Amino acid sequence: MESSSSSHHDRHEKTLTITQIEQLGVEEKVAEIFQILNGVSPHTRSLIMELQRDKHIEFLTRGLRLLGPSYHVLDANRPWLCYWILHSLALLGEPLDLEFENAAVDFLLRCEAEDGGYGGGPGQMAHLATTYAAVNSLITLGSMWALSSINRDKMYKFLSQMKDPSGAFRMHDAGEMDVRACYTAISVASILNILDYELVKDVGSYIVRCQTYEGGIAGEPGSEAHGGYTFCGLATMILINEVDRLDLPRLLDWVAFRQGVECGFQGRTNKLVDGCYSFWQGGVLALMQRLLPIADEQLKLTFVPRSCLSMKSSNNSRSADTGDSPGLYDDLCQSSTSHQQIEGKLPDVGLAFINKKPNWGPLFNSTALQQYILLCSQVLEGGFKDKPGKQRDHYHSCYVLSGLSVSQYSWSKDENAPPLPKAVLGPYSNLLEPIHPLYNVILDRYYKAHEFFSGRQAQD
Ligand SMILES: CC(C)=CCC/C(C)=C/CC/C(C)=C/COP(=O)(O)OP(=O)(O)O
Ligand SMILES: [Zn+2]
Repeated sequence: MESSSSSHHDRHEKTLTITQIEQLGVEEKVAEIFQILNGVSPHTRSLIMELQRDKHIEFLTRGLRLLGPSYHVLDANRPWLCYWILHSLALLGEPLDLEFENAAVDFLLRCEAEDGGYGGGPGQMAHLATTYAAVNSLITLGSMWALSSINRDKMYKFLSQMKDPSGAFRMHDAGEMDVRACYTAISVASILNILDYELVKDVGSYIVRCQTYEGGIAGEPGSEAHGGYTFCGLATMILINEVDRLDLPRLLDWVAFRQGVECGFQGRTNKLVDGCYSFWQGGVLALMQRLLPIADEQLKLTFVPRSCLSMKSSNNSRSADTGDSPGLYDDLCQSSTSHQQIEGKLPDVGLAFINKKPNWGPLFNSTALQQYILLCSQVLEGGFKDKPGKQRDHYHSCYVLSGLSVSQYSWSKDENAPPLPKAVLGPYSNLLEPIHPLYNVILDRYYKAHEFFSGRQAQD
């Protein structure tokens, strides 16, 4: 048994060595870090792999303070900074001072555009990315004031305006059309309970066109499969209850091979690993964990794409064909009956999905991913980075922590029961809060928002 002073010394020494590794070339760094790990006792290893919770909270809180009225860096991204910081703090289980909470709601209210949606700052044009960030921030804040500050009536109008006649969404008025826009629009509409068939119409067909020969999903038809867009595309297809239109075995094959020897994920074939893909790719695999029965069905059928099965139908959107051919995914949604669809009500997939417990363990090496996160992406002074040699930032802090949470809960059959100690790498105090993987908000904030918005019609 090591004395506490010697283990303290060990840890300090190893920390220094890890810091020196920063001077090496990128590819050697990860290998060097893991070599150190192999040479130390299990006790020291556990200490090295400790989540520097207080340091992270300090780094994030400082960021929140800087976001005040005099802030002018990344001026068109302020709701994003709010979300990255607030969500990171929530993942760490850190409550927010009332002063910050009020300032954040007040600020986001000022970012709301006159015709609905949220801009990058007060007075700026509404944009789907900052709308998603603002809505997720307000849900993360979770107070009655925060939730009721969202004008859902105007939001619905804004989302309708962003919808292109092809079915896909544009990021802003006359802006680019891509899978990210589809996800942010559908995620916001779903969590605010304003999703209807008008918004859903033909969006699935657009995303199906973005799945590439590799199996992952690209930002737009004809581009390269990428983890960020694969998360967006897959989550959207689940939320609109059309996920069986994707080739899921091929998608699973592609994403499973994106975890590298460094233990982290890469975003696309032949690129370097990066901490933020812990969520984009790790999140895809968390979603896939609940979709295996559908992937299995597709394999049994040697996969005939749904679009081919329903070729007889002039409109291959799900709203037109579900009535007579129930989708493979419909068992998730008890409310998905043709009767309710006639009344124009979409199944509550967000809730059904999280209530459906996976029967399998993780589809990736969740211990290895935690190792990459804690040793290669964590900055001991607070915050997370892409990879050794890079600087920490709030975007990476948010998505690395989200990926860490997904990994820690990847063995859990029931998110109400805490994970077993063996599922959490390092000391058990590393455990974060669980998230809802379709929206990337803390699970209990999702439930609160769901309760608040369920049964309400867009009114405000
Ligand atoms: C909800 C929302 C807005 C989601 C965004 C999803 C997301 C992260 C998309 C990735 C965009 C992209 C092509 C990055 C490639 O960057 P790169 O070429 O620098 O990185 P790489 O070498 O890792 O591919
Ligand atoms: Zn990154």
